[in-house]
Amino acid sequence: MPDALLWLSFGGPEKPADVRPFLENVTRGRGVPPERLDEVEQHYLGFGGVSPINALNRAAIEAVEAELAALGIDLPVYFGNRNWHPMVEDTVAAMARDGVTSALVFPTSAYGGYSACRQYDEDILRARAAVGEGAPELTKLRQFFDHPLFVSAFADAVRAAAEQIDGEYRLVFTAHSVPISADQAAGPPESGGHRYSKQVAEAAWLVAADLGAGEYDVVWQSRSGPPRVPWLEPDILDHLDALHAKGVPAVVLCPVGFVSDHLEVVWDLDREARDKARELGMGFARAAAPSSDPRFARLVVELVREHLSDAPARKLSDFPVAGRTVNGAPCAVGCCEPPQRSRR
Ligand SMILES: CC1=C(CCC(=O)O)c2cc3nc(cc4[nH]c(cc5[nH]c(cc1n2)c(C)c5CCC(=O)O)c(CCC(=O)O)c4C)C(CCC(=O)O)=C3C
Ligand SMILES: [Fe+2]
Repeated sequence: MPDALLWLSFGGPEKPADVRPFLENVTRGRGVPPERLDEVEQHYLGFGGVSPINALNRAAIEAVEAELAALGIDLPVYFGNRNWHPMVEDTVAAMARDGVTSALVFPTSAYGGYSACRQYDEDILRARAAVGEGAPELTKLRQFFDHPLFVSAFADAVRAAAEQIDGEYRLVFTAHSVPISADQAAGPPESGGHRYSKQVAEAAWLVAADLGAGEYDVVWQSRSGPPRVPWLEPDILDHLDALHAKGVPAVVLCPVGFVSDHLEVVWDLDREARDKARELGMGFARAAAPSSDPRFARLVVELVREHLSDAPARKLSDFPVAGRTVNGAPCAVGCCEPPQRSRR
């Protein structure tokens, strides 16, 4: 029986002085060129050096705590991040001090793949190693991109955004691009890879089906890394050009690859993509990510209860349940192996 829930997220800066050290934590050893870092630093500084992500996580945690309390489930929720304070190493140390011996982990990413899933296992491994003897058992909850509450929250968010558009529009889903090599390595090796992009396509299909939308696109955003390394394409900005050339009058963007309206969403979509649409004379609206929707707290609690009662997973796709890992071990041998790092 677990005695706590660890909310494990990406982390983000909360003041200007945090920005550079945060970015250095994110990109350590990943071959991201310094020019890209300078550019991204400016995005954060343009928002006063504060990413919305930590506040969004804290608000979502409060909603989950209320939901757990209402159901009489006694499970204190702890918050730890990969890249910024509260750092997961410190949180897991605090859990051990509080006498937690076994906890469930909710990762704030719905998908498989190295960046979206396996890297959270590495965080768990690192945090437990930092605590050493007496570190709690940490069991990660499954991937939830195909959970009915995730899908319906996005569908309703698209409906709300579409109300801002007069007339016709194209529905466009976005997710964080990753190197093609990372997507190839996503999933268990015998599955043929591409688990991340296939799941993104599946989630987009499920949301579009809920909406009854026959036509839509799936594109990528927030590309990083050196230009010579191929990443998933097309990029949302190029895609807006292509849609404009076809005479599409307006777009509704749905950031299906994310759970919250953090800086990658508000910068890359609400700033860059909206500006681009305006330049092209296209209508533009963006659907909210689900973390502030009451369904999100219910989803997290359902995942917890699924685990406690061993109930079957409520899911809308045929992808196997994945991401349930123990103490940072991968889902399967060779699953979502870290990409080869560029040599120095
Ligand atoms: C798949 C994926 C998700 C979704 C899954 C999940 O949510 O976990 C995600 C989320 C996020 N990515 C975020 C921020 C950043 N990602 C970067 C860089 C990278 N992301 C990658 C992938 C992903 N990233 C990759 C392959 C890189 C290249 C370097 C590397 O191999 O790691 C960089 C470095 C600078 C740059 O080059 O952009 C930053 C600042 C934030 C926080 C936003 C905020 O502060 O509000 C969030 C939630
Ligand atoms: Fe990222």
